[in-house]
Amino acid sequence: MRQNLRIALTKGRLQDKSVELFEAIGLDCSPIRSPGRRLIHALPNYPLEAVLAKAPDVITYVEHGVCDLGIVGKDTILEQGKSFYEVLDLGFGRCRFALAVREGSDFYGTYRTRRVASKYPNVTKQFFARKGMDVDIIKIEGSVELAPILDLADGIVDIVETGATLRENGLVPIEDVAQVSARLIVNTASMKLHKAQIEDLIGRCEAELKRRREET
Ligand SMILES: Nc1ncnc2c1ncn2[C@@H]1O[C@H](COP(=O)(O)OP(=O)(O)OP(=O)(O)O)[C@@H](O)[C@H]1O
Ligand SMILES: O=P(O)(O)OC[C@H]1O[C@H](OP(=O)(O)OP(=O)(O)O)[C@H](O)[C@@H]1O
Repeated sequence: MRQNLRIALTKGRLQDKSVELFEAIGLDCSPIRSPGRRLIHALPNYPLEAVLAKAPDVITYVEHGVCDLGIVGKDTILEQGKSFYEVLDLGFGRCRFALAVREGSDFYGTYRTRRVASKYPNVTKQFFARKGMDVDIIKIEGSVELAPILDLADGIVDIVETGATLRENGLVPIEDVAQVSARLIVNTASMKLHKAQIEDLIGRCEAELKRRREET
């Protein structure tokens, strides 16, 4: 059995905020901060190994138990489903899923089956299923805003943070789909096997999040 806990961190937008949180709770993250291509780092002052992975893979590693914990966006959790514990809303990486259309277009004003493009087909499917509405979903890998501009789709379901990408591409959000922020997730078996260690980490994070809430 592994002695050290292992956590999968989402590379990219969530990485710096995750490291800031860990530093705030007293973990030395200098190995993660040092430039280089290493994907796995042991922390010098806490029994934790950090693995840097793409968001959907964070969930895969935690579900398979090769990582005990993970930090991943709620967007990825909603898309992939979950068979792990979601223990904390970490309060950063805040954005939302929205349905957006070309400015001036009337998404709901037609009886024809609408086409919706998204990098998140399951989130999109569930959103329209809740409305009892049948839509054709087209999976797009990125720059989803292109789909309505190119007339491939009537609308998109995508992440909106500042709204700049929608605005600069002549699109408008017409409905919120779900709120998104980074979450701490835990493998179900690890939670039992490494209860004390995991509770220590969660407790430290909770205290820091409380401190941040009180500060604002
Ligand atoms: N403006 C935003 N756009 C996309 N994701 C955001 C945004 N703000 C916060 N996030 C969060 O950051 C996570 C990681 O996003 P990031 O763009 O770094 O990786 P990605 O979506 O896998 O993109 P890429 O494939 O370009 O690496 C998302 O899953 C989401 O939870
Ligand atoms: O509301 P905003 O602040 O403009 O942010 C939202 C944009 O950021 C994300 O794209 P990303 O940069 O991850 O590129 P991608 O479209 O290739 O996924 C998201 O898919 C939107 O396009």
